Amino acid sequence: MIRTRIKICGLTREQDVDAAVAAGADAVGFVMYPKSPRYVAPERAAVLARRLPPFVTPVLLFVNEELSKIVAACAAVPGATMQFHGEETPADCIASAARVQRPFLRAARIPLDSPTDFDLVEFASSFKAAQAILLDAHVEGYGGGGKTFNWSRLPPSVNSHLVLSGGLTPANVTDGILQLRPRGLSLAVDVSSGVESSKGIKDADKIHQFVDAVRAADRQLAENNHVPSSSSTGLPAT
Ligand SMILES: O=C(O)c1ccccc1NCC(=O)[C@H](O)[C@H](O)COP(=O)(O)O
Repeated sequence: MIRTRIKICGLTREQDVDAAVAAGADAVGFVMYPKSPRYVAPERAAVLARRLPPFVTPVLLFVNEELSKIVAACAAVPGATMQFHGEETPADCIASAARVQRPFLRAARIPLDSPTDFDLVEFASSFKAAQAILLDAHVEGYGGGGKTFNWSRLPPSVNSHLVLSGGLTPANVTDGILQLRPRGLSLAVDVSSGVESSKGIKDADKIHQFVDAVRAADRQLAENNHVPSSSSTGLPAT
């Protein structure tokens, strides 16, 4: 059965890192953007990341950050994946990835009211070097807005691994996976507001409910005999 990967983002406390790991998260995000209420300094992210067991990935999230600070943050958190969430160009992302030798995710900030005005196919094509395109709603403050974009308005297929993000909750994530799974080479999900009691403060019960809802989608896809495309598994399609 395909297992949708899960990132819990915007963690600031030890107990929330522990809750995300206990619930089965595959990655946890630390916001390096100082204007965010979920901001943690690199040395704080390093302390939190040291709680992670093997095979749970720390993700460092940047917004238009200068290279020297990206380098310093990645040095503080070994093995972290980068996530670029501002106006970073393909060249900016590639230069950072080459300098720190880490993979990166690139956020596509999808307009809430007119998602078809956003050329996701072109965007994904220009960020081919990204490990995945993170589909987020275009909100004030760059991200973490708790708003969903219109999933049905996305193109039928995108030649990238995708991460669905933006306003996900335990109540809507199952539907989001079922709607978007066929569009990309693979699909993961990312959540921040939907598992919080307040910005930067996660709710362990909501995290567990969110993971349960993702697993419900995986079971439904398996029951529907959803066969992943060969490119998503690297194996010949059966
Ligand atoms: O989370 C933030 O505060 C944030 C601030 C600035 C840029 C990006 C930010 N978060 C990026 C993420 O990956 C969030 O998980 C994503 O935007 C979804 O957030 P939410 O809609 O609250 O689930």
